[in-house]
Amino acid sequence: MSIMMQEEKKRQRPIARRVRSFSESFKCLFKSPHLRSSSPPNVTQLPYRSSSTSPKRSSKPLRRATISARLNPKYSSMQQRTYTLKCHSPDMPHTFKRTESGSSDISNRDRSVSDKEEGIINESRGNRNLESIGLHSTQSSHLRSPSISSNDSLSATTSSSGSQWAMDSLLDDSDNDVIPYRGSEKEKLQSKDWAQYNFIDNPDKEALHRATSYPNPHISRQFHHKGLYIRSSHPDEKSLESLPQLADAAIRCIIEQDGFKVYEDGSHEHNIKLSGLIAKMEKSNFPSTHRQGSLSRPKLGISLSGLFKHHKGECDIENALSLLPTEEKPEAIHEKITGQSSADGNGSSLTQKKEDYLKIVNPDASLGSDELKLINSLSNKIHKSLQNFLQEKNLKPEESISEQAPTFQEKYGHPVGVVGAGAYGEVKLCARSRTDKDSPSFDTYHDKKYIYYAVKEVKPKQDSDLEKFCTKITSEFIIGHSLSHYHKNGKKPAPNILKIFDILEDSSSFIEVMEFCPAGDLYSMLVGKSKSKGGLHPLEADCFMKQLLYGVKFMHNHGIAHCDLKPENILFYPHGLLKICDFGTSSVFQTAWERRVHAQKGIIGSEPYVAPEEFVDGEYYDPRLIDCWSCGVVYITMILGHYLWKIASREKDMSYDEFYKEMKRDSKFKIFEELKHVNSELATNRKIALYRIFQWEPSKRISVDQLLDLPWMRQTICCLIYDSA
Ligand SMILES: Nc1ncnc2c1ncn2[C@@H]1O[C@H](COP(=O)(O)OP(=O)(O)OP(=O)(O)O)[C@@H](O)[C@H]1O
Repeated sequence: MSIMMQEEKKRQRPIARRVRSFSESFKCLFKSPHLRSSSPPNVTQLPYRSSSTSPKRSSKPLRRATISARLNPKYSSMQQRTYTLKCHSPDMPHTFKRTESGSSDISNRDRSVSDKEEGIINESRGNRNLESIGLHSTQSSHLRSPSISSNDSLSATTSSSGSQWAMDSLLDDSDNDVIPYRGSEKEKLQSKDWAQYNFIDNPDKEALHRATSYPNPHISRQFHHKGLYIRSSHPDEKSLESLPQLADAAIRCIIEQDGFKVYEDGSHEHNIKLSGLIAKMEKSNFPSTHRQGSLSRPKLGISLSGLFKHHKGECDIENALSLLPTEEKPEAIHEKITGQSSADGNGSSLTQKKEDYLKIVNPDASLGSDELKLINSLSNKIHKSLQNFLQEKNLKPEESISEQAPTFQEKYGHPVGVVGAGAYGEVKLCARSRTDKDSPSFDTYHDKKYIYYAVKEVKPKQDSDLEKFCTKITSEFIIGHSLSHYHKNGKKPAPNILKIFDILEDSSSFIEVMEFCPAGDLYSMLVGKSKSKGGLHPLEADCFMKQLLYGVKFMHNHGIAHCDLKPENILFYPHGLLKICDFGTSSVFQTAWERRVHAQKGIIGSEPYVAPEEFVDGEYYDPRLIDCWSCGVVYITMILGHYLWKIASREKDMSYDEFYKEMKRDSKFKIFEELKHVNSELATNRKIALYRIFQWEPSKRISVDQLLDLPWMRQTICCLIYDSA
């Protein structure tokens, strides 16, 4: 059957294709400086480098260079729409007329909040958080779905080691009656109970109906005329400043499930558990005489104490130096890239010369001239440092920044804990004291005292291929940085993309500084929910899905496909703001110099989320459509609390095979048919959307753009309002 599928797909895609890696997308960018020619880079005339040279990893996500190919004419050209955030925030203040403690039914929300009250509210909410938050352990990465790439053999990628299916193991361990996969004996017993996962137990059906009917007269009135929310200090929500504040309005809460609340006006509220580390930070009483601009090392207890001792070979974060170039004059940059002085020749202007060798045809692409300069500069420095690391010279990083430049401590503070672990190192939380200069806008999570940053260490291994490692960290940083600092044409960065601030080096590793998301990742959230059976409330999952799709749409509009969308790469703020992270496997399918979208081949991502076309040997596919499939799997995982299948391969997975057969036979899938929602209209619209996503033939699959335009997503009330919504 798979041969038939291959044949069928081959017939549909008669276009000759070629393979191109991320580094190859930018001629000479990743060559050692001495190899770099002085000729102008021309991205369209590159020799292709085989993707098989990508670094191998045993059980961890493998970062993979981008593979692209000639445009397949059936791929539509990208629609360049922009949107800005209008409303809601991670720190959005709400006051609550709470019901008596212990009362399980209805609570009211009073939305009359003045500016003066906002501080008080924030403070009181902080206190409430402190009361309610317990320290939850850091999820170790080995428990998660490892990313895979085309460099792994198919057999290797489809192995299901004990550690690989952590979510299921957790389900098995904690709930004997919850079934990880369809097709097993255990599952047969359970299949009749699928519907229970999303049973909407709401006593006030009429209120629920009113709240979720579309279009909702209440919600439109409040969002657009009265201004539902008061702005907070998160930079993404700046436009909230212009919104009028609400008049007194007591709004009844009609659904409450695990902290998620839906109000009778159709609006909702997420209350995602704050990281235990933040709670500890807030509780600790730090000495007030800590160094200017930095945080005194806190005494946080036994578990974190070892973190502050610097051992030999360990990352010396606080002495790390930024690899980012200081502001250079355009002439100097030009000279660096081209090897020619801008003043030489017949005196033609720099602009003219730039245009000679780089014709920008797609100004919205994330990777353009600025990124090209940055890539050149970074790859030079990383190459040099890597040679030092690998030859164990242990040389101190070159003082590449001016003496006046702030130190790591001044900019990002001190490490206070570990929030996660990646394949090449840990992700740490750094905190520094707030200063007057920081107000009023923040690019990362902050509380009243501190500003927090997530700091990811990336350390080369002894057997690391120098060039591949350089490509990996450069591409991860550049893609993340360009997406999160997309200010070209006066546009705002996307609210759903994690901000990447800086890349630094110390004597043994590279350090990426990111926005910190204090409510952890979706994976941890789902594991928590799984223990108490089932997934998220469908209205909560819908809101997250909408944010996820807008984040992915933003990436696609700027020439990048994520290629590893999974719950581990989706982070949250406590009030439900979603951020997509980890661009290490992202693919550049279109640069600023290209009009065409490049297809790619090979397996990228993490098995349960990988689209079926990726498993077809040698098959080229549109990377945007694999993102769409992954979003669908993420959504179903949010709803069910576990994977739909281990792998979308009929030969390897009974559950997927069953899905395929059911769809062929009945054009229906039992699980999708049985999924419940708060009303039949939403249930039907969602089902239609799911069928459009889960098309194994990519040519029949819906795009992310189209998905956002379906009634399901248009109807979904989201915490954020986008311009194009
Ligand atoms: N900015 C952040 N804020 C909060 N938590 C984070 C942040 N970045 C990462 N984490 C946590 O750390 C975990 C691992 O991070 P990351 O996804 O970057 O590693 P990875 O993908 O396993 O590593 P690699 O990039 O080497 O493949 C995440 O799943 C998340 O729980």
